[in-house]
Amino acid sequence: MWLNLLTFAILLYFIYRLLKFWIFDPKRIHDDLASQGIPGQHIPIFGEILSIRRAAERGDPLSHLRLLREKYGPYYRSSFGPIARLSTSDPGLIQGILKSNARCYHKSNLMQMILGTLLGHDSLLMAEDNVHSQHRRLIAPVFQHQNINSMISLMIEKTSNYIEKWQNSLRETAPKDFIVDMHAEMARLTLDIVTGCVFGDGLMGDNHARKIIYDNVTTTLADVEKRIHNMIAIIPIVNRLPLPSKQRIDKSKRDVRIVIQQIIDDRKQGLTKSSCKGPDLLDLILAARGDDKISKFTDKEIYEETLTFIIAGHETTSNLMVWTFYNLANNPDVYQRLESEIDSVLDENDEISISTLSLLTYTEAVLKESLRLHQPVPTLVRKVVEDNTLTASDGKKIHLKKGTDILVDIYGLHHSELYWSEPMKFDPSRFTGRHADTLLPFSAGPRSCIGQNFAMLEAKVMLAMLVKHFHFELVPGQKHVPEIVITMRPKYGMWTKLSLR
Ligand code: HEM
Repeated sequence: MWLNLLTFAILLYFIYRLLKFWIFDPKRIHDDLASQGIPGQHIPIFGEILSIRRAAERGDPLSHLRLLREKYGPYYRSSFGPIARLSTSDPGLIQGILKSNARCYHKSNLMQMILGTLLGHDSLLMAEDNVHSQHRRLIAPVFQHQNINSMISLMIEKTSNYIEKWQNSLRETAPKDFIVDMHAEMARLTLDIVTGCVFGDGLMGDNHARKIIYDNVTTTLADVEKRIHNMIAIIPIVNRLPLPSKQRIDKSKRDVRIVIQQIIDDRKQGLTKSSCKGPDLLDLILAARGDDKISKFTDKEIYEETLTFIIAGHETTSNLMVWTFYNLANNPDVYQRLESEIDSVLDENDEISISTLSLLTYTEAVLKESLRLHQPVPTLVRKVVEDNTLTASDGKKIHLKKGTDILVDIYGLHHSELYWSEPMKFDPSRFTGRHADTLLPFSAGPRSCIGQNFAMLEAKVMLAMLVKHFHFELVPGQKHVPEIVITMRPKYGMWTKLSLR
């Protein structure tokens, strides 16, 4: 009898939790926002998930946000599955969320479920409040200019390896065309660079370890992608079930952990060293000390932070590169101007240094315009953890209650006619002035991308060297469909014909 009562009580509790998650909480949030005159729609249970799916199937995944923005303006309420949220592309609200009131916002539960389980909840990308600021303080010096600049030699070496590989393939296939999927190629090159800059020869000299990290990172990201699409990663209780995809992810995590731990141990014993001119990221993290000059990262934290750099730092930069080649191929005038700048700055020996890179101003504008038009991270998700009031650019005050989810629509901001003339046009010359509040590919405020200087330097080195040696043309007849799984990448790859210059 007591057992039956207990079972009944547990069942009632689960039903209550389910109703709270799917019905009561979303309704409360929508009612609160609607009472402040925020336009929008509330579709109970599934929210806009079906139209999001349809937009993705049509090959235009961001059209869903575009339509809602056209209908309701720069801030509106909507739902992702059962999750009720305020979506905004308004620079005033975005600055409030990311900068002035940043302490009132955490990464959303959805992001914690997707990335937190992969990288650890205390990694720099996922940690909150004091843990985050402590880690950020410890890691920030790692990304100082002098450290990053010492990594140029490795960026050049890895890019040169690719140039040589493509030159050999061109010689072998000549006079036939040499065609590559730039998405796959750039993913490998950026993974090579970031793992080299993080782990040095501890990884670069060990093909077996490299393969374990590369293969597991790639298959895990593919599994995570599937779990978002079929909603497994959205529902907390389902996310924890030991489904085959969860077991695969857990096994990958274990395998990668063993390899990375070995690399860390070897470095601690002085058995391996940096492959850069100066220290690599592992050296710098091992040497990092807190304000008390004593506290340092534990082994678990070192593992989580290094893995975070690899996951956060390779897809993003590779997508920047691949969309840049796409934009160049579709804009021959820009491409020609870029080639002339690179030819005039780089000498025959490709000597690249910080001073040559600083002369590549148009190259930098090309990368910025790519980051505007095809931002690798098109949206950010947050949840309100402390009631606060924000002011939109039109002067409207919005009071946001604890528990409300937020979608920061960077894509909408970057494509708004209010802030950009001819926003759909690829026009690097627009970057003669500053666009501090309306160009946010790396986010802003205390949670902005810590790797942004590294990424821009790496992208500049790769673009300059590759454009100097090859001409790139898109293979005609292919579909270029963006697909969004945290980052935005070309769903069917980017098939590109290479020829020697
Ligand atoms: C074009 C390349 C890149 C883009 C567009 C990009 C974009 C971003 C964005 C938008 C965020 C904020 C995410 C959020 O708030 O939810 C972020 C955070 C972060 N990024 Fe990047 N990123 C790039 C390259 C890199 C690289 C190369 C690294 C490391 C080597 C890196 C490491 C990180 C880390 C650790 C964070 C978390 C920072 C914190 O919360 O304090 N990123 N990135």
